[in-house]
Amino acid sequence: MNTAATSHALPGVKLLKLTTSKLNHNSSFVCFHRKHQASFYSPQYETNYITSGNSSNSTLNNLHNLKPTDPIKNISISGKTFCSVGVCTHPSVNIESDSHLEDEKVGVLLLNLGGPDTLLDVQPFLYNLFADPDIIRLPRLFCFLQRPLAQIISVLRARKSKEAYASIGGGSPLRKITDEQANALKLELEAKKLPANVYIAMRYWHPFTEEAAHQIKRDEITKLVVLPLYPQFSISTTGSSIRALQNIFREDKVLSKLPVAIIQSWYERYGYIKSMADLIEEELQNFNKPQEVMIFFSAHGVPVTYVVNAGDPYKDQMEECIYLIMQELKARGIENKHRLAYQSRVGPVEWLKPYTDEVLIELGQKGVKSLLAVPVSFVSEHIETLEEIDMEYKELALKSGVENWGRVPALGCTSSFIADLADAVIEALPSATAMSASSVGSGSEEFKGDPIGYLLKIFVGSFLAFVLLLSPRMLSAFRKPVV
Ligand SMILES: C=CC1=C(C)c2cc3[nH]c(cc4nc(cc5[nH]c(cc1n2)c(C)c5CCC(=O)O)C(CCC(=O)O)=C4C)c(C)c3C=C
Ligand SMILES: [Fe+2]
Repeated sequence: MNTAATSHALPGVKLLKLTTSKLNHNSSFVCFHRKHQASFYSPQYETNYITSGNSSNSTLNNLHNLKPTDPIKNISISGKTFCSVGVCTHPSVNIESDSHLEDEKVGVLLLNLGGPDTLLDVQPFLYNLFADPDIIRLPRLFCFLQRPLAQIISVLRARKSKEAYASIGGGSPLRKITDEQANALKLELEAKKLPANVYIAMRYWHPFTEEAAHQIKRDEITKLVVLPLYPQFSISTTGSSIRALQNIFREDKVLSKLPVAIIQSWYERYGYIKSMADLIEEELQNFNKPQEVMIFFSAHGVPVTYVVNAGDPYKDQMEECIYLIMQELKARGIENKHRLAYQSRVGPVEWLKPYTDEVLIELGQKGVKSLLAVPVSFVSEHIETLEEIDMEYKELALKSGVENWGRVPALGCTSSFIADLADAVIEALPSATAMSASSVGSGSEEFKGDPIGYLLKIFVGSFLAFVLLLSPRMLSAFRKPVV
């Protein structure tokens, strides 16, 4: 991480510039505080800042007294807990003393990707995924190709995907695990004196976002906190789900007025970082020589254009997340080497590098004998942990010369993690406001008023897509698993 000292107008507070990434989506500020440290994103300067570690409480109070017109906005400071939500909140929300909340009916909406429940669901699930303009980003002029392309790619990919899902029991475990997380979060919120209904909105399979929205309306929820089950923000995951949600809420008289707080990312919350470090520390003990094990973080990739052209903060957030986990391990005296690589690429375009499969081969050849794989972009077991990492990558690593292989389990319902998610919800609640009516529609909506033109475009699109996909390189890129 690039850490350079900068000066700042606030007396007594030394600010360190952390990154200079340009984040051009709405969630461009983050807050993070631990003991006497605070970090936050300044939308004006498009820069993340962190206070120096020895800031006193009074200097932190100075920070907190900033006016909205001051250059750094939305700072949340607390001497004892971490707070980090995309929609920043005020510190230490005391639920019991907040008399307004007694009249509220609070809902929490968990966003997740969803997965096929059975092998029969695989192709329609893949269709939903590839039909999402946040997954295959076509130029606006070509958005009429989205659905025909999705149809072709989903059919091409279905065979290999089915094999993978068959090898993990015939379907995705995501629904069951997300249900368990929702129940655990509900109990934890109750224990923290915030009774709430917890809903699940999957992006590409049941229960769909529409189903959750319908239920929220039926239950007459009066305040909603939206919590993605992705620690880091990506346009392709949290961004896509929020867009789908906004489209549904905007169309509905009641839901468009419902106060909503959206937590955009939470990768730097201490509760999450600590829970990840706990799992890694525990898993290291299964090796004969724990200190010689390389900690190998494997994150789901995204195409490079997302980061370079569309300003997706995913890569920066991922790197910062790994840095924070390693700092936490260091603080515990664990000084192992580590690497970060990106897995699960699909299609012929360039994805974030380095690629997991290539790094595994390289490490094996360089004589690394012990590896601990850490899935870091997702908090449930799913096809990419159970099949890709546990089967494909393990085999590749062992073939390449690695002798001892281990894998950290996904967080699932780990109690410290669920407790931290509950804190994130409680901290976000006061910032709930009605969802903006800004236009976030996808290309497919453009044809609502003209069914004949739409059908014509589908036909021409299918033809073009078919010709495009006849190229052998395209065909093999979507058919083959990446490794
Ligand atoms: C942070 C997590 C994820 C990112 C970023 C992401 C981007 C992304 N994914 C695809 C293509 C596929 N993803 C698939 C499944 C899948 N992906 C994630 C997570 C992220 N995806 C999850 C949790 C799952 C579901 C797993 C399950 O258990 O069901 C699939 C289907 C599986 C397969 O055939 O490999 C595809 C395809 C793209 C193109 C993309 C970014 C643009
Ligand atoms: Fe994916």
